[in-house]
Amino acid sequence: MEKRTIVIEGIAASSGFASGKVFRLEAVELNVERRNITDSQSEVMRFEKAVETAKKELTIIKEHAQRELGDDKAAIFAAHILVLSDPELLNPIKDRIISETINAEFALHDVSQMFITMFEQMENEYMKERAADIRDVVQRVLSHLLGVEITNPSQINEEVIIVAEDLTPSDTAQLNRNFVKGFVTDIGGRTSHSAIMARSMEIPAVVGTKEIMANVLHGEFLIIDGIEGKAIINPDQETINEYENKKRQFELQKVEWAKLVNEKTVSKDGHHVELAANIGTPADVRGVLENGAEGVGLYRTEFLYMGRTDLPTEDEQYEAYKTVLEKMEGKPVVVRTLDIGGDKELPYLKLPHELNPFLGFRAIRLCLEKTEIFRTQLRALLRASKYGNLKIMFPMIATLDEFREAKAVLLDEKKKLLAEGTEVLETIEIGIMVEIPSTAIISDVFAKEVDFFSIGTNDLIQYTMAADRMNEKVSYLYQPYNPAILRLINMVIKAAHNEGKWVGMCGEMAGDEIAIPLLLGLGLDEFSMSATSILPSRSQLTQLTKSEASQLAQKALAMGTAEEVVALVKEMF
Ligand SMILES: C=C(OP(=O)(O)O)C(=O)O
Ligand SMILES: [Mg+2]
Repeated sequence: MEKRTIVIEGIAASSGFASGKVFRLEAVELNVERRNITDSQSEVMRFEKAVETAKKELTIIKEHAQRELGDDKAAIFAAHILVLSDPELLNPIKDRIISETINAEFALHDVSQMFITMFEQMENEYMKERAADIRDVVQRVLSHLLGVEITNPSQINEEVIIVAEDLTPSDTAQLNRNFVKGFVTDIGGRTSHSAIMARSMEIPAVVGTKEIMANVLHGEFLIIDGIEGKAIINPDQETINEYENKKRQFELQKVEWAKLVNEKTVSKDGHHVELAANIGTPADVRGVLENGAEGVGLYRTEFLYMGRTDLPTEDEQYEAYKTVLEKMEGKPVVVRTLDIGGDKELPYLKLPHELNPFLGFRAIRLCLEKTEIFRTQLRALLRASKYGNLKIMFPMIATLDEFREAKAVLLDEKKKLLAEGTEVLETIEIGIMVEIPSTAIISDVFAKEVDFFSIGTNDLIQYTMAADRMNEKVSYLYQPYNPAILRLINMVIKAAHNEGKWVGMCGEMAGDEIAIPLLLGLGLDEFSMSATSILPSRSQLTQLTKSEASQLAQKALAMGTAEEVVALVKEMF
């Protein structure tokens, strides 16, 4: 009997197509029961031994990842080893074993669960991923305590597609890309570690399907569509042929894109725009360079402050900024000062709970009140400035006074450093994010005082449409092509150009295929996006003409709805 075809939808986490036999990677059940013990000292020793064994395994995985994936991807295992050396985690476990005379498994499970819950409850993707890291490490130690072997995906030695409920970062790092053609999971999002690793291994992946494990058997045939975010179980011959064809086209396309790595981004009628990348950590610079970005258009410095228990010191920050500037070798690097608040929390600042955090005490508002935090960051940036082409950008500027005040603090720190004899780059440009409508509306006034604008559409859209960017119920109002948004962007670009200033965009919209012709037409100077979008966007831009794009943009500005604009773009290009 012919097997039934099932199509499962999920999140496209790593692009490309693959097909092959399913390898179900089953999570082993690690049952933890509370037991009373008699000799707590030897129980603590048993725990310490399990931790040491786990560390040794992680060292081997780290070295494997270093060889296969590079230093930056291996860094997460160094972080895992550090978790297993962290007294904040280990001491409470040992204390519980001794004070309650309980078994190590239970103490480990209970204490780690507390940390995991704490991280998971944060309304923030990055911190949620830290919960996944702790879970991964704890599973490893638990398996040693319980004497249960966890499945080792590195032993796979035939061509397969992995299907799993979830893939831990260590699972992903052990995959041999000669055999593993792709993976599909029930859990995870585009920013989970396994998704990031899949992109750097360049194997297609679909995550967050919720139901793949319930629908597929070991050994069944499966197609992964890492572009549309689909998995097709038991496809018919026609579908198999169709996907073979798509795969060939995609490979050819990648070869074409790769030719553009060292090219400038110039439209068919000779108009040059700059393609830059958004980064969160110095490790991201490698992907920026490999994908041929002409600069960093947004360095989100928040990540330096997150996943720790206190503020980073001036020296720690200086090292991070210096690394990025040096690696970028004189290409522009726009560093955004701390944009904490909203969905990005810092528990150690112990800020009061707010009803509307996105409209609350965040970003520049917080920095202008807690000036020591702000001054420390600015000093670190100024000291690092001599190592490259630094530009400094303030987030969430709502009024001209905020900009003037922030700039005054920056100039004050610069003066102090110069007086101490510290070298500071003379030509640092100072700009702002345009992500609040009030600033877009009087951008003509701002343009006289700033050196550049970078339009943050993720927030500009949420504030213009009054629709929380984290709320699924109102996500239909995230409308980058709405003429209201296009008109604001148009105002900002015109205002800047009238004063001879440049305008970039670092929200998600900058790398969006439909938005790109409109933005080119409106005269955007710099597009900053995730590194993997650079080459496809460059390819698209080099096939457009500025003059046609301008006509398109003018028509779009006069339209009534986002749907009409999308239809117009699709019709013209
Ligand atoms: C780039 C932006 O900033 P973030 O996504 O970090 O808020 C934006 O708001 O568009
Ligand atoms: Mg923003």
